[in-house]
Amino acid sequence: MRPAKDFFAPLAVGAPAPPREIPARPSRAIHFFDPGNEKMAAKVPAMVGTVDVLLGNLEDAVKAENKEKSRQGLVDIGKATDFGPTQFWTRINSLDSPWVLDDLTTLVPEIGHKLDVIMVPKVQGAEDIHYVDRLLAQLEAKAGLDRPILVHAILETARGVANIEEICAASPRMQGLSLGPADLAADRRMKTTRVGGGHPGYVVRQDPVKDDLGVPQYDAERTSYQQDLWHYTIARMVDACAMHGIYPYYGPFGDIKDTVACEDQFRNAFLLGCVGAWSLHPVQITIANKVFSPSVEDVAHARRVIAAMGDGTGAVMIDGKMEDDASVKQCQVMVALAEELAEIDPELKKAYDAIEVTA
Ligand SMILES: CCC(=O)SCCNC(=O)CCNC(=O)[C@H](O)C(C)(C)COP(=O)(O)OP(=O)(O)OC[C@H]1O[C@@H](n2cnc3c(N)ncnc32)[C@H](O)[C@@H]1OP(=O)(O)O
Ligand SMILES: O=CC(=O)O
Ligand SMILES: [Mg+2]
Repeated sequence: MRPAKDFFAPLAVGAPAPPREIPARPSRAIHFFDPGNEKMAAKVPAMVGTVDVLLGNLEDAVKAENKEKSRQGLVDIGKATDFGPTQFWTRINSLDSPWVLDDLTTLVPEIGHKLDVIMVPKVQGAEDIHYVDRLLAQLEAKAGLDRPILVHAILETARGVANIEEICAASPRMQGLSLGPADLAADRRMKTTRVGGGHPGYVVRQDPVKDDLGVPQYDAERTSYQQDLWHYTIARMVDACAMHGIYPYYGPFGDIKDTVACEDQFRNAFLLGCVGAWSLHPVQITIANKVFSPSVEDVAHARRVIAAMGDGTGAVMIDGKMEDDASVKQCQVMVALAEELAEIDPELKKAYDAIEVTA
């Protein structure tokens, strides 16, 4: 563990200073594309400005024989594209793979000045982040970069979940964490074969009704409620990220056609504190942009509470509900997010600006 006095020191002579704070940049959808897939790659320039993050994926979902093609495709896209307001990320191959060293030693000199964040899969503990941190510093120094590339870890092993705190605290470059439900399910030996989302077998069931004599009727109709398999991990991730001033994300939702359940999963993550989710197909960008933007009703209510609370202390009644110092802070979170998003999304700005704050 580095002592506090060295924590923000560059890890290589000539490397840019690591950030003291991770800026809250909108990242409702992290849109995955395979830079080696011509059809997908061709769509990327037109997606700039329509999605908060474009991520060139080099890891899982890219065939082993295409790894080099995808890496080169990413370099070409990085060089040719003006990303404007859209962030440009990549997911490198896992640290135990034969490809990751070439990923890093190619991408940083070639397009390091364009890359905002490098997503590292299958992170097990602080040692993985320390390795990437030092190597990035050396490569940034060699390439003469003046801005540090941030690091995002995917939480997709049982060990990674157990070490979540030390992963978040491992480097000032840490930007955030994503839940990787597919690899995590495999690593934990969970018995779901789905990529994220719920499972019809994971339910709680209403107690049996009793007859007039108080005997439970086990065979009578009962309601059951499907539960969220990912609640525990997302909640852990949200707490760890909030504690360390970095950002939590829900990961992939593999049932592309089930846009309704995808919206539900994303909304659960939003309500619990996540700032975004992955999009695997263009249709999921629309869902994430909608879900991870506060609704006009929520923003209107939040502004009303803030206005009524004056200096933010004390208690007031609004529509029969008590509001006080704590609930005004919840409202400030909502309004701050709305303001960030309004800066990059003209439609949202129009909708939020049209809100009239009533007493
Ligand atoms: C599970 C753990 C993980 O690691 S998840 C992250 C790794 N997986 C990924 O990155 C998957 C990314 N997505 C994909 O590969 C494709 O979207 C999959 C799911 C295979 C579906 O592709 P496909 O059958 O072509 O869909 P489609 O016919 O509906 O496509 C219509 C047009 O849109 C394109 N498209 C598709 N996906 C993307 C994308 N992610 N980004 C940009 N464009 C995309 C397709 O190429 C197709 O284009 P066209 O209309 O034929 O020109
Ligand atoms: O990489 C993502 C996952 O779910 O695995
Ligand atoms: Mg994975």
